[in-house]
Amino acid sequence: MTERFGARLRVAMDALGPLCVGIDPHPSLLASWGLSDDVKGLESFGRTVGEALAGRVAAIKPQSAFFERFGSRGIAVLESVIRQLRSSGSLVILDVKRGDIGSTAAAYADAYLDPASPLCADAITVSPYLGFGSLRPIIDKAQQNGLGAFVLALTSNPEGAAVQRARAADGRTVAQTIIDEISQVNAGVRPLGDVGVVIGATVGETGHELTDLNGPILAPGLGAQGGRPEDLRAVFGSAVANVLPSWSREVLSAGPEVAALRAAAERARESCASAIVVTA
Ligand SMILES: O=C(O)c1cc(=O)[nH]c(=O)n1[C@@H]1O[C@H](COP(=O)(O)O)[C@@H](O)[C@H]1O
Repeated sequence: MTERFGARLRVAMDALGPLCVGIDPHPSLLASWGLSDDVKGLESFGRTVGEALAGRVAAIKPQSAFFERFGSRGIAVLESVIRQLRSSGSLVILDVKRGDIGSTAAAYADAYLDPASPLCADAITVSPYLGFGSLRPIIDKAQQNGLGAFVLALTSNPEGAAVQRARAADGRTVAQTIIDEISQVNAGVRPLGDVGVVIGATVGETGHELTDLNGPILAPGLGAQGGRPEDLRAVFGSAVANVLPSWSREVLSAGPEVAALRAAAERARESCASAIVVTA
C-alpha cells in the first residue's frame, strides 16, 4: 500500500527540519536573478531552485500562478519542475488554492492528485469557500493515492479575517469549523493525518483550538510578509510541532547562486527549528 502523505511529511520534517520553500518566480525576482520575464527565465528559475534545494528541505511549494502567467508553456515548465522535485525526496506542495462544487472538485482531484496526471503533486492547497463538504472528492483522491491537501483556514493576508473569523450560527468562527472538520478526517491516523490546514505565521495568537487537528499546519507569511520564526510558538501553541513554516521571497531573493540559496534556506530552517524545539 502507498505510504500516506502525513507519514511521509512527518518523516521528511524529522529528517530535514521544519521548512517549506516556495517557488514564486515574481517578475521582480526574475529580474534580480538576471533572468528574462518569459518562459526561458521561468525554466531557469525553477531548475536553479531545484538544484539548490531538492532533497535538502522537507517540502517545496511551487506557486502555480507564476507558471500560469505564461499559459500552456508555463504549465509545461510547472510539470517539469514537479517531476524533477518529486524524484528528489522533497515533498511537493502545489499551491493552486482550488475549490469548487463537488463534481468539478473531482476533476481538480484528477488534475493534481492522480499519479497518471503530469501535474500530480504530493499535496495541493485548497479553498473551502464552497463548503468543506465540497472538498470531499479531493480529500478522497488524496487519501487513495497517499497524497494530501492543505485547506485554507486563517490566511496570512489581513483581508482574510473578515471572512475567516466571521461566526457561524453555533458561535464558532468559520476557520474553527474548517479546523474541526479536518480534525474529524484526521482522527486516529498515525503519526499525522493527510489533511492539513493553512494558517499564516502572521496572524498572531490564533485564538483557535488546534489540539485535535492531528494534521500538518502550513504556515506561510514568514519573511516578506513580516512573520517571524520567534513568533511561531506564540501563534501555534502546543500544535507548533506539526507546523511546516513556509518561506518564498525572503529565501528566493538570495539567488541565483546555488550556494547562496542553500545558505538562505539553512538560515530559515535553523531559525524555525530553534523556535519550535527550544520552546516546545
Ligand atoms: O497557501 C499558501 O501557501 C498561502 C496562504 C496564505 O495564507 N498566505 C500566503 O502567502 N500563501 C502563499 O505563500 C507564498 C508566500 O510568499 P512570500 O510572501 O514571498 O513568502 C505565496 O505563494 C502565497 O500565495
